[in-house]
Amino acid sequence: MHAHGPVCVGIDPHPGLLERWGLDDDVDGLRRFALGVLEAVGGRVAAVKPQSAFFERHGARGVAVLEEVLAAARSAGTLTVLDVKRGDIGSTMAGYADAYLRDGAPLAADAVTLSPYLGFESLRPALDLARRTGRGVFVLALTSNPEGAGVQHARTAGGSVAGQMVAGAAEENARTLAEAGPDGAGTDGVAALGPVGLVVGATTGSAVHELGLDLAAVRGPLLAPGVGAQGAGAAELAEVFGDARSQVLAATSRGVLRAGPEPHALRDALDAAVDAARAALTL
Ligand SMILES: O=C(O)c1cc(=O)[nH]c(=O)n1[C@@H]1O[C@H](COP(=O)(O)O)[C@@H](O)[C@H]1O
Repeated sequence: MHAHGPVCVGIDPHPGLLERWGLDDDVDGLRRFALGVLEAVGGRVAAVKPQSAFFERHGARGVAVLEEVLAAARSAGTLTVLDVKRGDIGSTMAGYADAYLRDGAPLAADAVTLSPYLGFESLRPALDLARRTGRGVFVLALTSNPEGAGVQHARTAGGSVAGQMVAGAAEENARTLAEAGPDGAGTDGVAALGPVGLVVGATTGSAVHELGLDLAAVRGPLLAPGVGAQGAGAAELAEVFGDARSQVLAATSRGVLRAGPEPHALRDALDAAVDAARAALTL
């Protein structure tokens, strides 16, 4: 984020985007699209976020393309956030953790998205394995879709549901950063962030404020989808994140991908997204 700007480019090979790029909606089209995005932005973006759904819909060969994309990003030196939104009981969660967060796993990524609605603590196997292998997770807290509020704003005896995710992530990161000691303090004036990030949509308006969430206290990265195609821009990012703005990684998929397939056009769209995010997120 410090080196390349606070933007993550989603690799979401929607059928409509494949068509727009002049590609067929098949495994070959999927591969050319996903590797084309990487060729254009690899090495010059904070992270890419392949959306697993659009690979899985092509079956086993689509998942093989996802493996190839993750390996290509690694070769380009670009971090990957694999968007799989997994969540299950602990013993099954251990299987998901092994699939995405173990060194040498075919689908290993630098981070994954997790769904905490079986309880934050059900994510334990993924939290622990990510910490051991130097990887990260992004736990859904306030999602960008309008339906999310019905669950995430709900109040319980322990505070709002979103608030429980904020508290869980803050506790995990405090422990990890304390264990890291002075090495975990950060360098070059950039504060270190722990391995547990949260997903907080850029479209969530005043919810962070209304629910009394202290996002800065999380001391982890905040993935902010909703920028571009879902309508959020610089003003929304600034409103939602307030004093936690330096932790934000703004995520955009269609907003950049629609500019393709020419690599220079994708890069121009990325540069514009980075300029807007930097302006909105600089404290
Ligand atoms: O975890 C995510 O990335 C995510 C969380 C969320 O709250 N909202 C959200 O849109 N996303 C993902 O971010 C991407 C958004 O794509 P665009 O709307 O095209 O920028 C999709 O892959 C979504 O699945």
